[in-house]
Amino acid sequence: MEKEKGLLIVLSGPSGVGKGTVRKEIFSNPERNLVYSISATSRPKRPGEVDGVDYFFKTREQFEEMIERGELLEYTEYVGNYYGTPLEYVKKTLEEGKDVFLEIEVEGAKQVREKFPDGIFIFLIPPSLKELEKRIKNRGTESDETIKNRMEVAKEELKMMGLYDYVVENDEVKEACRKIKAIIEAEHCRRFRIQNKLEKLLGGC
Ligand SMILES: Nc1ncnc2c1ncn2[C@@H]1O[C@H](COP(=O)(O)OP(=O)(O)OP(=O)(O)O)[C@@H](O)[C@H]1O
Ligand SMILES: Nc1nc2c(ncn2[C@@H]2O[C@H](COP(=O)(O)O)[C@@H](O)[C@H]2O)c(=O)[nH]1
Repeated sequence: MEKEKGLLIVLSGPSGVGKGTVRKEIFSNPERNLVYSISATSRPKRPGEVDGVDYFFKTREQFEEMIERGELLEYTEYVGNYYGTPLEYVKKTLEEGKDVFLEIEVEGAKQVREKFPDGIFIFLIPPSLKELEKRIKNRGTESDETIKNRMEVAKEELKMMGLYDYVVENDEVKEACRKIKAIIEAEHCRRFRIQNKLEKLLGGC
């Protein structure tokens, strides 16, 4: 019998909602078969960020070469910088039967949906827009100009919520993580049940 492929899990949502925080919390105590796909970006490193851990940091030219060589599963230009998911790692890891976790913005998530319709798409929302702005400001990584731009983009991104399989509110980090882990577990069970039924029906053919 063919080896069962892993699940592709996409966590998306507006800038500052807490995607990175929630993802880091999930990976502080990861499920056995869950791996994080590190993105490539042309944005400058923030203090404390490490190449190959937080992102693969590239120049714009290097990123454009990756695009031309077809090395990205999806990519976008977000508030002046490129961001994208290296394709080979995702393909190889899913083939090995491991679940792959992407933390990306909504345009990229739309592209992934087209290529991996079986993925699990989760949209993280803030308790309110006021709280969202507070979080971006408190993080202290963005200029006032960028915060304004990210908030404008965020309002548009929130309108895409309906395209996702699940919406999770990030009010309290641990609670949001618990819900996301429960979603992954439930999806595994659902797919296992369907696969089992199929094998029972067709297994003897
Ligand atoms: N549930 C929460 N309650 C309060 N603050 C939070 C919560 N989750 C995250 N934060 C804080 O909000 C800020 C933004 O979080 P984070 O960087 O994880 O967001 P993000 O969605 O990954 O942002 P970006 O898309 O810009 O990378 C951080 O300072 C983080 O500590
Ligand atoms: N489409 C993609 N979006 C990505 C990817 N990696 C990260 N992101 C998203 O970009 C914004 C900005 O990130 P920041 O680190 O500069 O704050 C945020 O929404 C990330 O989730 C990717 O590979 N593709």
